[in-house]
Amino acid sequence: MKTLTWSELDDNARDAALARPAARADAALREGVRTIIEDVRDSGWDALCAHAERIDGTPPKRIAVALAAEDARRRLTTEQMRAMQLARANIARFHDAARPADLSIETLPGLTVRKLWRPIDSVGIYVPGGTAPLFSTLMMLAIPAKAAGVPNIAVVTPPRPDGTLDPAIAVAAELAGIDAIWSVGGAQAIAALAFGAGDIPRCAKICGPGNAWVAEAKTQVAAMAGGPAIDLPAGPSELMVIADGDASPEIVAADLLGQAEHDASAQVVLVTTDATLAKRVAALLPELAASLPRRDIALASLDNARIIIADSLAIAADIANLYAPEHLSLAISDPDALLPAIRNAGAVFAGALAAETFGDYLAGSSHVLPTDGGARAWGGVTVHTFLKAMTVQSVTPAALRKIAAPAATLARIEGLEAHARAAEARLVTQNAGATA
Ligand SMILES: NC(=O)c1ccc[n+]([C@@H]2O[C@H](COP(=O)([O-])OP(=O)(O)OC[C@H]3O[C@@H](n4cnc5c(N)ncnc54)[C@H](O)[C@@H]3O)[C@@H](O)[C@H]2O)c1
Ligand SMILES: N[C@H](CO)Cc1c[nH]c[nH+]1
Ligand SMILES: [Zn+2]
Repeated sequence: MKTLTWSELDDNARDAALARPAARADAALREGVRTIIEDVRDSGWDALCAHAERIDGTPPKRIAVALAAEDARRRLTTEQMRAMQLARANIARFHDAARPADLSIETLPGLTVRKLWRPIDSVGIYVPGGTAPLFSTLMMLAIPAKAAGVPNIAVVTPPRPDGTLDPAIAVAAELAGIDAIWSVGGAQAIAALAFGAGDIPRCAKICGPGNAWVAEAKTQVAAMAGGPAIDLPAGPSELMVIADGDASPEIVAADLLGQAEHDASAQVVLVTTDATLAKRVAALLPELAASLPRRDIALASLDNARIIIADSLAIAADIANLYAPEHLSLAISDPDALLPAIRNAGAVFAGALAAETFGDYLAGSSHVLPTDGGARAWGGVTVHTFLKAMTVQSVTPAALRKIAAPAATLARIEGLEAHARAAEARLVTQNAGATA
């Protein structure tokens, strides 16, 4: 793990300090994903089964949630069930409240423009499950999709070796109102949702995070002719912590390891104004990682980690805006004072008590967030992700008399005579009606 002093770095060294792990954009991975997608697009179910068996050892299967959840509920403890219900309630509360209202205004008397929100007809949801069954991600996507009123939701997740559904995923699906789940993962699952394969329906939009294979597949299908929309670039997890001298090194290290344990390609970065804290966290990270069940993943991810010493919190905020992390923790004594300077981050955790883990599971906002610098232009998943705005105009005769001539003038400036005549034709009809 590198410790760097920001003021000593030139521009190239700063770019290198904030670079994402190279493995995420590997050329062989891109080519492998392209082959899978083209095969599934061109040959459908047979190609899907071939790739699923080659990569994950089993063909896709449709699993009915009601049946799986009945058995799964018996496998979960009361405490586990209660925690999942609390998460469901908080996520639903946040997304129900975030549903946007329709808008109707008169831009001129009698010229009414409305903005009406409509759910997307069909959405594919990817639930990661390669190294851990992320039932929480199912909740973070299906609950806002339901809040938006999406009528057709297809859920995919990687298969388990025995062909059953992970109990927590089954219960999360039931709590979120999902009927069925396809056990298929990786780029092949994204291709199936993008173009349809067998009974897996083609979806207008694909949402959800995943490893580099999944993230790359979403980018590729979205760029293809006839391909779906996607939510956002949501690849391997990232956390930047900005810490001052008051921060607890143990808590900072714990938060960093929380994201490092997701994936060898995950990236965690500490930016601190305190060189002593930097040293302490650098020593703690490998020490605390050693006792984790997923230590191999966490230690591999720590190879991508950085500790950056900044001269001030204002400079730390500039570094965060340059990096645009998926998650940004403000482990500082006055987080609200720094918040106005933060422009680029998927989700911010303000103050020592606001654990990133709370956001992952039960604070209420979705944990599906932009990675790889996507936070410069994207926010995380919200109810808006599953809605689109449709505008409607209506015009009274009085408004028509005010706008037809200027509209025709504007059309003629662009040399579009047919547009001009379409505006004026209404005046003629209206005048004829008035004199008849
Ligand atoms: N950004 C976010 O909002 C967010 C949220 C949750 C999780 N995540 C990330 O999701 C990821 C989950 O990763 P995961 O691996 O556990 O599950 P995953 O479901 O994303 O990926 C597993 C699938 O990848 C495919 N795959 C793996 N290696 C392959 C290879 N060599 N060739 C072809 N296909 C291959 C397989 O089909 C496998 O089923 C992590 O990186 C985690 O950090 C991100
Ligand atoms: N931190 C992940 C997003 O990067 C989400 C997650 C799911 N489970 C635990 N964490
Ligand atoms: Zn997490």
